[in-house]
Amino acid sequence: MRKQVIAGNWKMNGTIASGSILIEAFTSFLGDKDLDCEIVVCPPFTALERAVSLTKNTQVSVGAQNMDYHDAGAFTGEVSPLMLMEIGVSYVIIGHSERREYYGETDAMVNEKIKSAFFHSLQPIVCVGESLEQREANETISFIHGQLKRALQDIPADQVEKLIIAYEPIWAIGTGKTATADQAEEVCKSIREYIAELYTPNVADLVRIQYGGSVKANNAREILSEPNIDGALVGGASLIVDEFNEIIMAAQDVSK
Ligand SMILES: O=C[C@H](O)COP(=O)(O)O
Repeated sequence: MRKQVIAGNWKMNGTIASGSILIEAFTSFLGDKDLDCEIVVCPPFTALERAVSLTKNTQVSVGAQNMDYHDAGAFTGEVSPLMLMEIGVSYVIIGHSERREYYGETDAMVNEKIKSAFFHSLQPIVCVGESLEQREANETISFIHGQLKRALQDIPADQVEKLIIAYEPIWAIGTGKTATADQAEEVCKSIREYIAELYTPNVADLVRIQYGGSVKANNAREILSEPNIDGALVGGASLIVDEFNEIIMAAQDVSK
């Protein structure tokens, strides 16, 4: 059975001090509960090192929101996988729609970043998702399959089976408009079927697919109960202790 993974993407929010308070609240809520799901927090770069130290010996792991794919060099403003490894980061979000929209990240760059993440033993969370125009033009599935095909080029099956793919419809991010559980399941199922086509049914069965886009405490359980949804990439609600705790408990309940 695939393990649910709940990741909180804090985006460009908070300070080291406010982030520390959040992490202390999550970790003390989780205490020594015997969790069947994975929990990841993805603070801004400046708070990563503190997050790693605060989550040591807890059930929470730390992820970065982005990285460059080079190890080092003249890439002003970028952070390399080696730098993330050095401070104990273990996950990295790749190809978030905000990176694609505001910073021109392409599927080719996403592909390089996935390769680099695996090379450095970072767990990639790869985001895909359609715009409202694409949904309205009935292009959702073909667009997402195209994103995946280009992102996974030359990536071997033994890596793809370890991937976490986050399906995030752009129209549902930060808008309060959530895809219905049926809409989210339809796309996540089609992603799994497409992975089976590109690789094998066994690889498709292992890959974990999250839904992201206005996931909250009050809709998490329904979304996470869908058979092809293995977790959530949570933005706004991951900054609110009670909301994030409830989403974690929803994942825990559906894992039983
Ligand atoms: O990475 C997280 C997603 O962009 C979802 O953000 P949201 O939960 O604020 O809609």
